[in-house]
Amino acid sequence: MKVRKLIHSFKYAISGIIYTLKTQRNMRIHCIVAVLILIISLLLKFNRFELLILCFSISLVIVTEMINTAIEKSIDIYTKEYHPLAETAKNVAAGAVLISAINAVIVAYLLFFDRITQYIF
Ligand SMILES: Nc1ncnc2c1ncn2[C@@H]1O[C@H](COP(=O)(O)OP(=O)(O)OP(=O)(O)O)[C@@H](O)[C@H]1O
Repeated sequence: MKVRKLIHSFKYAISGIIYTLKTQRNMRIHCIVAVLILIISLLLKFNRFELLILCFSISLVIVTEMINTAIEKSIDIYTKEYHPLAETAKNVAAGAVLISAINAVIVAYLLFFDRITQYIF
């Protein structure tokens, strides 16, 4: 019985991921970029620590995007009309995605810049 409940929870979680992928263009962009970055990092033979930081940064972007989507949907249930608190909540959630994306760009710069310049020059 507990196993069945666990499987159901897992199914709901997967359907949340699929929903976000289907409906959110930014989520698709994050995932495509994440896959490309991971392939490149494997080709460049990143060490475990570098891969760890990369995985964490990628997860942070995807997780904040999903929480942003959940917040947007929750607010949309409550009101489709303009409401200053709805605006604030959505803007704050979008701000969280922006911060995680800036973090990912900084991490990518720090991890890739030296290696890429080594290959070019
Ligand atoms: N009910 C509302 N009241 C006030 N401002 C809102 C409301 N809904 C959205 N906004 C404003 O519009 C911005 C975009 O909201 P929206 O829900 O369209 O997000 P989105 O990121 O464009 O959505 P999606 O990712 O689904 O395309 C919000 O950040 C907020 O500033």
